[in-house]
Amino acid sequence: MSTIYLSLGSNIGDRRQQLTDAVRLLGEQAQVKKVSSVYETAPVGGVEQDDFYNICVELESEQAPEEILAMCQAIESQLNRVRIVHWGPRTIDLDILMIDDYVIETEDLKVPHPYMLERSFVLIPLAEIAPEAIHPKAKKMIKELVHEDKEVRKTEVRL
Ligand SMILES: Nc1ncnc2c1ncn2[C@@H]1O[C@H](COP(=O)(O)OP(=O)(O)OP(=O)(O)O)[C@@H](O)[C@H]1O
Ligand SMILES: Nc1nc2c(c(=O)[nH]1)N=C(CO)CN2
Repeated sequence: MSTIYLSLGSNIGDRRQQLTDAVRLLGEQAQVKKVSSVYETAPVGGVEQDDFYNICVELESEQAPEEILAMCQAIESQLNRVRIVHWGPRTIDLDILMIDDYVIETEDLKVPHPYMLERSFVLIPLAEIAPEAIHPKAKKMIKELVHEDKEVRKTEVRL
């Protein structure tokens, strides 16, 4: 059984409903152990687009890493994600942040997620649900990065 951390984001359509649907679909294939608060976040990556809703989720699953990726991509397809431009707007995005303390570097899958330590829209929700889960090497970096960030605003939205 592995412990998996995901970052989910949505900035097209009914952002709350799409995150709700994604968490429900995850629960049909894995054990959803924790879900962070919903954060409204300014887009990063240089593409002009609407603010996101972001959450982080903790799962437990027997699935292999490749199967977890396939599960995430299937949920994106089910929720009608279309890729128009890299780092552009999306109905839903599921990124794998960590799977236990695995380090995976393949064409299709990089874990820990290569940008997770640069993204406060990831770190702040992740620190909410799993401060102790941060990869040992990153713990010090997290302390420096996780700060009150006006670009990441906690909401009262309930999924
Ligand atoms: N940890 C990971 N989680 C999800 N996808 C990954 C991961 N590592 C590599 N990938 C690959 O990234 C490809 C592109 O994913 P996607 O278009 O969702 O990127 P993005 O989420 O928009 O950008 P970013 O990966 O920078 O967050 C996927 O087809 C997948 O094979
Ligand atoms: N605020 C925010 N910005 C982003 C996000 C995201 O989820 N939230 N996802 C991206 C590509 O994965 C690029 N930029």
